Amino acid sequence: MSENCALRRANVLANHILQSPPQPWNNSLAREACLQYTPPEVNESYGFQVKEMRKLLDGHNLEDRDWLYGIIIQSNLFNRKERGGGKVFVSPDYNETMEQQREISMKRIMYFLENGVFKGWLTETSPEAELKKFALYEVCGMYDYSLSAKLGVHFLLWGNAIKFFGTKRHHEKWLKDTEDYLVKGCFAMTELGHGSNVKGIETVTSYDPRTEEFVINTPCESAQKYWIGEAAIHANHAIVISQLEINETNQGIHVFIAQIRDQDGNICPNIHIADCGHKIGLNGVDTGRIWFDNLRIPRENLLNSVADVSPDGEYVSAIKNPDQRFGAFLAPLTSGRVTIASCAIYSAKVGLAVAIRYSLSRRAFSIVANGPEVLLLDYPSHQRRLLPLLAKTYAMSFAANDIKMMYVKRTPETNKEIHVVSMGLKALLTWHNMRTLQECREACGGQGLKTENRVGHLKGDYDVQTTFEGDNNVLMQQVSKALFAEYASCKKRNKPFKGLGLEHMNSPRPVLPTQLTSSTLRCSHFQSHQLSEDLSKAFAEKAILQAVLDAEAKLPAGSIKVNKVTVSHGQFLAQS
Ligand SMILES: Cc1cc2nc3c(=O)[nH]c(=O)nc-3n(C[C@H](O)[C@H](O)[C@H](O)COP(=O)(O)OP(=O)(O)OC[C@H]3O[C@@H](n4cnc5c(N)ncnc54)[C@H](O)[C@@H]3O)c2cc1C
Repeated sequence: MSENCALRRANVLANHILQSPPQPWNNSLAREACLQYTPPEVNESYGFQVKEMRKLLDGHNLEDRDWLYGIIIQSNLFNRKERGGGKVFVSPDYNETMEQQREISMKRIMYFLENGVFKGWLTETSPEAELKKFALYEVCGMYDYSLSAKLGVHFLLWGNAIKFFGTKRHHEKWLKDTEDYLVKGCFAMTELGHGSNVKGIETVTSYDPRTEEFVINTPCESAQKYWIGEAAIHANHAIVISQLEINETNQGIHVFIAQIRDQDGNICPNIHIADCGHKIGLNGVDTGRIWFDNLRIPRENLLNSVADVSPDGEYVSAIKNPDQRFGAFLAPLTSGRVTIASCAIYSAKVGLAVAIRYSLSRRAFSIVANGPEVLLLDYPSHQRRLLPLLAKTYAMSFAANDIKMMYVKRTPETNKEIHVVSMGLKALLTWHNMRTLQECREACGGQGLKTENRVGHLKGDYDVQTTFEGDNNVLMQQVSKALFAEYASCKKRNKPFKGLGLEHMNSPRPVLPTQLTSSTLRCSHFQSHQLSEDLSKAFAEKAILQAVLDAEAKLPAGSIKVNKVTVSHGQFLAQS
């Protein structure tokens, strides 16, 4: 009996070693046909100018994007894999625990620091420097959104708060050290009891003129700072948004710097920190909760570009209206929203590249018995599921580039428009990304469930974009409010509409033709009037429409017909 058993095992092993071919079930499943398949990334070539297409879609800083990608693929920290043809691919290791993801994200940031990636991110303010920063965030976000979000907390929230709310003394003390990661910052605004309603936060800061210090307190459980990126482990300093009470008068929310950990990473006295725990995505970011118990900070730690407190405790502010002061305090969120919107579109591009590529290699069902099976993308239903999303992603990609340009060229006169456009686009582009990823996941069938195909993980990681830095529904209400206010103001003064994308409403609405032909639908005049049906939607979509028209004008004559889409060097490419 045992001899038989040993013989059987030996036969099985011998078969493995000799790789005896499986017996085909029938002719249509011949072994050769299977082995003919080569993954497209191994031998792909493009029948169009890749660089021109990238110039159009990425819009700016192509060399800088390639430079960062080159840095990424040189390091094992990015889980590099070599495939046939000498090509190197990178993607996060999706089997890591939350603790491992947090640590590897920080290590990747330190590796970037060694390679000079963050040079000038806070200390250079030219439009070129800001555009380069946007481009590098986008590359990081395509690799792993935790990496991009972690950098966003440190540079866009902590760093920009100091830059925009602080004055010379703060800039000199903190900006270079932040760029060099000698301080690691977080941004503590949200509380357990108040998220969207920032005005309602309950953390209270008072002033003690005897010691010239501010004293920060968490007066109740709902006032604990919650969802604070980097607070659970890595941050040693925090921007604390708090009510300021001077002589028992509440002066509204103000912005302070507090040290929360010492140089060895120990939590400072009078502070309690807890972990928010495992999330549905973005687990490379250590999100935490903070309580303050009579924490004393120097008077100089009030970021005082908008308001100040004198050594003897007198409150002074050039902005008398508390509502306007509140608006000024939320200014740094604008660059974060622009970055979120543009990263969302890169995520949609990755999802679509995966799903469309799959639909160009996967076959399902034959039309005639024993005939070849049909490619998924040859099914009209599959085309209708993916191609409108692809077209919309192109349009939104141009819109994201437009808002970046508006932001880097900002002036005091354009600030209001940028604020409103960035809120609208942040909401539209992040919603679009989530919708696109879900369709892409389903379009890949079972393969869409595999983490190595990325789409499912992108859904988990990017979902939070619809909530943080302004919940999308709340943002769209604010966009509508701004548009209605502008509308009412122009009507009251009997002036034509100017700005905020409302100019098209100065001419009469066209009469809808009974027959809507494709040329009518494509006419930009018709489109811009139709869009006024929904004021808030109209505004954001008009920005997109204009961006598409601008982009089309840059193209050579003839229309684009997309027939192949792929990702190369971390970039999204479409063959036209
Ligand atoms: C992973 C993650 C990281 C974060 N990082 C940070 C950080 O680093 N620093 C920081 O300060 N915060 C951070 N946040 C907090 C984030 O900014 C808030 O979650 C966000 O502002 C929404 O607040 P909320 O969660 O309290 O939702 P709520 O304000 O309670 O909203 C819940 C729902 O109610 C709806 N709603 C709210 N008000 C209205 C209204 N007036 N009318 C109609 N509907 C309404 C909203 O649309 C939403 O759907 C983070 C959050 C997450 C999840």
